[in-house]
Amino acid sequence: MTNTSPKGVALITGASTGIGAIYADRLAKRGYDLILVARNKDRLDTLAARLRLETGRQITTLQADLSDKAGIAKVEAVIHKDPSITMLVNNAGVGSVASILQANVDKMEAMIELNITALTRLTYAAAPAFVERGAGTIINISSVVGIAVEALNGVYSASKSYVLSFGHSLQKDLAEKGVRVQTVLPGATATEFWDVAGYAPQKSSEITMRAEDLVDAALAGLDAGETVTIPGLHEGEAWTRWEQERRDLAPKFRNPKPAARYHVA
Ligand SMILES: NC(=O)C1=CN([C@@H]2O[C@H](COP(=O)(O)OP(=O)(O)OC[C@H]3O[C@@H](n4cnc5c(N)ncnc54)[C@H](OP(=O)(O)O)[C@@H]3O)[C@@H](O)[C@H]2O)C=CC1
Ligand SMILES: N[C@@H](C=O)C(=O)O
Repeated sequence: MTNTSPKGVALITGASTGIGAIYADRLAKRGYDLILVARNKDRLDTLAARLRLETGRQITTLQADLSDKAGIAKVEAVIHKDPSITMLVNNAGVGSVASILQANVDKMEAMIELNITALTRLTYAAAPAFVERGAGTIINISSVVGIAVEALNGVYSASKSYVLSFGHSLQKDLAEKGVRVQTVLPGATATEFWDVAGYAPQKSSEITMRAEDLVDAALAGLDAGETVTIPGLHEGEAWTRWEQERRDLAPKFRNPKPAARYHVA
């Protein structure tokens, strides 16, 4: 792909609908060329055609199943080959409302492959070039259930906790090398996510946010330099406090002897 944009290319996974499609719209309007990744080629092509017309940006589509090793490898190869990629949006993900006892373990494994493995491998594919250039942006879509883990399916929530923890770690390893890392924690958002997850009524409940508002807030958070953005959390200082307490706890774990409450001589 030839880069005609000074902003470079943003590669967005899960761009055929929902939050990823809104990222595509907003980033094209911000001047990025795009590579749109998902399984549904017709939807990707329809979105790409509209955005080309509206923004004049270069938009390519890439059909890939990211719950499958071959699909992940296909996207990794594109990232390795294209030095014009300056932003990676790891958005593709699926959820479930089924309890651990109801859920099919093969579906859980596929969810782990998509929500964790694909996100990790694509980050590994993109980071070295970003570091070498001293610039680049990685946006990883987690969820508020990565913290409020008792909600929804346990494997889904844990996969989103992984994304949050991985983001902290990427921040530590990459921020000083010029790479921006943002982890976004949406709450319930009005997308097809809920049809796939098994609870369609959540798309229109009173706590559910529009995908447009979610993405606009997330990008405002990115512009403001936030490393973790939680659009639905009105008391932003509650997050700052909680994060500080987590960091303050870290040195307290370092003891050669078990705590007195365990009565080990
Ligand atoms: N909606 C919500 O309430 C919340 C969503 N999130 C997170 O936001 C992210 C986006 O979800 P959202 O937009 O809501 O959901 P949607 O179901 O609307 O969109 C999911 C996107 O991921 C793609 N996708 C799904 N499976 C695969 C796959 N195996 N390989 C490649 N692409 C895939 C879909 O495209 P296709 O089917 O064409 O492959 C689609 O483009 C997810 O990570 C989700 O966990 C977090 C918190 C709340
Ligand atoms: N974040 C949503 C799902 O991931 C929710 O809050 O239900």
